[in-house]
Amino acid sequence: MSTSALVNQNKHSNEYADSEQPLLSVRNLTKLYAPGKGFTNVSFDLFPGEVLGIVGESGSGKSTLLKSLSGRQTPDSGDVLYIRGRGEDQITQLEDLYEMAESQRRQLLRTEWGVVHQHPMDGLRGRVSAGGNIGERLMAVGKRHYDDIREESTKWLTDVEIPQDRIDDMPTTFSGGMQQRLQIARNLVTHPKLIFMDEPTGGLDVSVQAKLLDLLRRLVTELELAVVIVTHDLAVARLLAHRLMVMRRSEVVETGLTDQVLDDPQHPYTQLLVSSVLQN
Ligand SMILES: Nc1ncnc2c1ncn2[C@@H]1O[C@H](COP(=O)(O)OP(=O)(O)OP(=O)(O)O)[C@@H](O)[C@H]1O
Repeated sequence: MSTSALVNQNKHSNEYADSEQPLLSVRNLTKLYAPGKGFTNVSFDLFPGEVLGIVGESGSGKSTLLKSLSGRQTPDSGDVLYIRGRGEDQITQLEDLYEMAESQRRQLLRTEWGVVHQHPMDGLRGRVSAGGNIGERLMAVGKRHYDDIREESTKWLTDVEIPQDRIDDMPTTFSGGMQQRLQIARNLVTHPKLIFMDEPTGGLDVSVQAKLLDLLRRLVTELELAVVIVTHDLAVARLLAHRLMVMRRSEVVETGLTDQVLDDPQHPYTQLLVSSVLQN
């Protein structure tokens, strides 16, 4: 069978490869806090609507990479190129993230990007109500009318299965699973083009995790989000990611379509990772 036929059989077949222009293009990116602490020489393209999973050894640099991709950790070298804007305002050329003004990077993080942290309170404002946490992002994209903001926030609470009568409650009074769903609503309300997630289901009970994964999968498809997700959980990667990048000791050791990487791992470390899950 030809390679393309094999790829087409895959349930995560890469329909995005036909997109002409990547949304994010990463070239030879490196950030080391010290030798072996960080990541080196990472390159990939991410297309609109595509989900890239980053898996691998603890301490291999996954979170640091996610921070550098999302403008929160200046790399030592290499480029992160991104297509800014949307609709008629879309910039047609990739721009270097770290050549933009700091204010432009912050603006991206408030509007067309989202960051979902493992610990939800890292991405929520503890002293602002649930509705306010969602409404704040709407105001960042220019919404001003109180009733509209309230209505949109209520709709999003329902979408992430938080009872509407909790809208004026502080997120600190929510369970972990509810806080995580609120963080997701806060991020998605502006219809971002690109979301960065760091272990979004980590630390939650298994049943809560499963519901959250269902929700994420539905939203990612409905909103055609491009996502970069760091996870140590191969089941999460299998469910959400079209493509995988496997990291070990600050380096990418393997990349490919998710099913191919997990069903037919090539690198000895990936083989170990997959077999250790099978044995558990
Ligand atoms: N701000 C920092 N200053 C110095 N070293 C750091 C800093 N942040 C992370 N490190 C180190 O860099 C290495 C990579 O950390 P990182 O958090 O990116 O790994 P990771 O793959 O996400 O790990 P885990 O899966 O355990 O979360 C680790 O050795 C970590 O201790």
